[in-house]
This record gives sequence, structure tokens and C-alpha cells, in this order.
Amino acid sequence: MTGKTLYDKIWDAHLAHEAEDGTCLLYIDRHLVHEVTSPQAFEGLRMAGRKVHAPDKTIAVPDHNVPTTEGRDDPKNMTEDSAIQVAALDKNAKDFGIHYYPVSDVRQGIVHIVGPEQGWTLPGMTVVCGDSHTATHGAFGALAHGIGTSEVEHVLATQTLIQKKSKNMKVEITGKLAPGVTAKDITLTVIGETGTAGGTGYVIEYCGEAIRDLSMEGRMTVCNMAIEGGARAGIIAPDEKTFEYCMGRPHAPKGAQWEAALAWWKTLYSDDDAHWDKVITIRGEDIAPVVTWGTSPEDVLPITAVVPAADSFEGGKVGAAQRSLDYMGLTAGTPLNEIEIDTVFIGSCTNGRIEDLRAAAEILKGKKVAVKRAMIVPGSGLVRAQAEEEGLADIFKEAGFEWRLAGCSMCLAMNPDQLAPGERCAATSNRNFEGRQGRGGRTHLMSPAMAAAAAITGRLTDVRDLM
Ligand SMILES: CC(C)[C@H](C(=O)O)[C@@H](O)C(=O)O
Ligand code: SF4
Repeated sequence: MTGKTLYDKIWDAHLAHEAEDGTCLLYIDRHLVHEVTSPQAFEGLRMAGRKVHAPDKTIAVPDHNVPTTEGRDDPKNMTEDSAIQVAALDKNAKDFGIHYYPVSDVRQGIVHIVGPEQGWTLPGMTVVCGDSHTATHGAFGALAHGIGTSEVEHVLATQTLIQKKSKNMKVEITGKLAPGVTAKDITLTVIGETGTAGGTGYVIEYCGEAIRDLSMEGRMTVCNMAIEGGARAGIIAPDEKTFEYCMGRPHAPKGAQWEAALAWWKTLYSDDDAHWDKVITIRGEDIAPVVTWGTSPEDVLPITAVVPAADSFEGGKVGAAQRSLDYMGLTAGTPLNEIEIDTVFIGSCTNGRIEDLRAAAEILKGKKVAVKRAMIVPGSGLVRAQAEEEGLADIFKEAGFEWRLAGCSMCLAMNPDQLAPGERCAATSNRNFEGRQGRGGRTHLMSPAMAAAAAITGRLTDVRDLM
């Protein structure tokens, strides 16, 4: 018998039933809920006269629609659609008795930042949310992925999910990262290499020395974008850093329960003789600070490169590249570090954690922004409070950044923080699709340090030039 991967182990531990055609019923440990994908699911329960099966394992927080400026609890400061969604979550959380962090609560924030912060996300768990970036929680050695609204209803009603097992893929990042290279550069480089469909049908386990060396924050950044590479989920084996991060969190186990949990968590790694359906290896030393130039997360290049020509691609990609270049208003051959930007957005569930803010502050200290608009949006109220305590907020404000309240903000155009048509943005989020940050807006994805560097020079910039 061959050994098991980490994914196999978590899967087996949660398998409630397997039908003959391979369709399985998985037990779900944590169900995270936000205001966009849950209203119809709760309505379904109401109509069927059902309760939430495990309200204690169900955690809700509004994040996508909420404004990030003061006075945001006033519905007048939201569009009608946004106000309806947030009000529905308020009511559903109350009616169904689930854990809830409303905008008035300092613990409110982006659902994928709040879950780990509060100790809801723990190693070996199954974690789902009606949101594709649920992959973030895989950083803890949890099997975590997005689900659709009908599945949200299914999980609310039964605490189980119907699934088919994915294949196992290993992405190994060997060696050390060079100075100026971060978790974001790792995850973008992987997608640049494998493409947005490279992970389709797989759960990716990220491993290797460069992954081990990352903090928990960095590991969350890597797993966050597994979905952009097409994977069902991304996962990283838990280790001492993971355990240390979890210990003492409000909803982490305590005392004897902690010891028992730890004993099981220590078995959560892929066996040496486990079977991998696909393996990718990248040398950490070969990874450069990168930016995206197009409208797909796979359109990644080192900052030292030039805008590619559409005909340097093959087959159907030629047309797609041309369309990207037209939308982005870019000309082939332009050095990436000469592209001028209007706006900088630092935040999102990819890069809205304290370490991301520290990395940006290190570059911004004592400098002034050279762009029209620059904003930093902490991923949660607690990240915001911590950044204020550490003096980071002062550095940002002195540099000319707006210092906002927690939410998804300019990561996607569902709230007042949006790009105007043609506006070009250096962003630390995870999607650069057409219109993602506002109709006609142009997004370049990068790390927080790179976004901070761009803010200072007013163009895409190699952060290593400022170090
Ligand atoms: C609104 C939500 C369903 C969506 C997702 O699933 O990812 C959003 O969070 C995003 O990042 O595009
Ligand atoms: S921050 Fe962006 S990617 Fe993350 S959940 Fe919000 S909208 Fe989705």
C-alpha cells in the first residue's frame, strides 16, 4: 500500500459516505459565510422551515460590500444592493444564531483574514465558504475551498458537502528566496508557469524550503491564489509555525484539548511514498519580483522584463494577448518599469495582513507618494489596530496614503472603492480581470513591497532599486 498525501489524510478523516460512482459526502468543520453568496441559501432554509445544523461551526462577516470609510454602518453610504445584502446578513446571523462579526465589531474584516485570526481555521479541518479564495485557509493544513450558493444552503442544513475527490499535485519551491522576493512573487510565478488551468482537477500541496521559510501570513498569500491557478484548493503541511500561530487564538482548543489536537496535527504531512499525479518544481533562487501586464493572473513577468508582443504567444493565446494589451493600453516592447500608474491599492485577502503592511511601511518610511490616489486597507479591524499600535498607520498617512477601515475594498468593484475607466492601478489583490476594480480600470498585480515602491515613483518599479 502506498502512503497518503496530506490531502488524502484530511479527506479520509472527513469522509461520511462514498457512493459507487465516487461521489462522496464530506463532513465540514467550519463554514464561513459572507453577505454576497448567502442570502438565497438562508432564504432556502427559511422556506423549508429548517435550522442551521451546526450554528457553532458557522461564522459570518460582511466584507465585500461594506464601505471602508467612517460612517459605513449607515446604509445611506452604500448602494441599495449592498445595503440589502448587508442587512440580510445581519438578520440571518441573528435569526439562525450563528457567530457574527458586524461592521461595528473591531474583529470584522475580510472573511479569509478573520477566520484564521479568530482561531476558527485550524490544521486538519475541512473549511468551506461561498467564496473562491477560501483556498487561503489551506495555509494551516486545512482542506479549504469555495462552494456555490446552493452548496452553502446544503452545508447550512446538513454540515456536509457532496464532493468528488481531486487529484494530488505537488508544487515544490526549493532553496531560498532572494531579497525583495516575497510569497506573492512565489504564487504569481507558479501561475505564470502552470497557467490558470494548470491546477484544474487538483488539490495543490505547496512544499519545499522556500515555503517552510514563509511565515503563516506568507503561506496564506500563496494558498490564496491556488484558485487562480485553477486548483480546487491549495494546502501546506502544518508545522511549529502553524501551531504557534494557532495557540491562544479565541476559538483554538485549550488545555488537554489542545494537546489532543496537537497530537493529530503532527500526523498531517504527506508520506514519503505518497502518490502524486503531477509535480512542479521551481528554484526559489530563480524567482524575481514580478508584476502582471495583462488581464489574467497568468500574465506574469519579472519587473525587469518588457511588455510582450501578442505574436510571441501561440495559438488562441495570440488573440487573448492582443485583447489584454488593448484593454491595458500597453505597447509591446515597453519596459514594465516605465509603465506609469495613477493609483495604488494595498489590501485584500491576498495581502491585507499585518506582515504585508509592515513590508509596505518599510519601503514607504519617510517617503511621499507620487500617484493620484493611494490607499491601504487592512484586512481586519484587528490588523488595523495592530498597525496603528506599531506606528505603521502614521508612516502611511505621512507618505500620503489613505488609511481605511477593513473590507474587500478595491479588490473588486462591489463597494464605493473603485477605479475610473482607464485608471491604472498597482494592486496587491489577486485578480486583474477586465473591470475587476471598476469598469475600464486597469490592474497590475504585485506584492505589497512592489506596490509601495510603485507608489513612490509613480510607475511600476523594481523594489530592489529602493532597498
Ligand atoms: C463575491 C465572491 C463570490 C467572489 C469569489 O468567489 O471569489 C469574490 O470574493 C472574488 O474575489 O471575486
Ligand atoms: S478581498 Fe477580494 S479576493 Fe478576497 S474575498 Fe474579498 S473580493 Fe474576494
